[in-house]
Amino acid sequence: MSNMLIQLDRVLRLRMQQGDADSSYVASLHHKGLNKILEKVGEEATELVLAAKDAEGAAPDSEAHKAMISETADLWFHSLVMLNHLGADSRAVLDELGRRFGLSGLEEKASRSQG
Ligand SMILES: N=c1c2ncn([C@@H]3O[C@H](COP(=O)(O)OP(=O)(O)OP(=O)(O)O)[C@@H](O)[C@H]3O)c2ncn1[C@@H]1O[C@H](COP(=O)(O)O)[C@@H](O)[C@H]1O
Repeated sequence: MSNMLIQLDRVLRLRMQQGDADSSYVASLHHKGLNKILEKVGEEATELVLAAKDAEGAAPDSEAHKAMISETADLWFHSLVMLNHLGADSRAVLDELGRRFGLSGLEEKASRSQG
């Protein structure tokens, strides 16, 4: 999975640096600026919450599950665009998840409040 995210992130950074806002959706978001990008992140997060609620109790191969997966992809994608726009290295998110891997969520939370 992370390989796909890394490949996608490479394309997204290229679009940010060299993309044409008339032919690239990613370049058009950067061109419109941070507020537009944050609006999309917020919109996609809300759409995901609604889709997840609809998917409650539905079968894994149901339309409701497909919609939830699609909304999750939209949110991940727009989050990567946001990180790029702010000059953050998206791969650091994978590193951060790697750092947490194997730690219980409660231990991880305790390590944050100590650090
Ligand atoms: N993964 C994605 C991806 N996921 C979603 N989207 C776009 O995100 C938008 C989602 O917004 P909405 O569903 O809200 O649709 P909308 O109402 O048209 O959006 P707005 O008018 O509100 O902006 C749609 O235009 C989708 O096509 C994506 N656009 C691009 N990518 C990837 O980014 C790469 C570069 O894309 P371009 O910059 O367009 O070349 C592509 O090759 C893909 O790999």
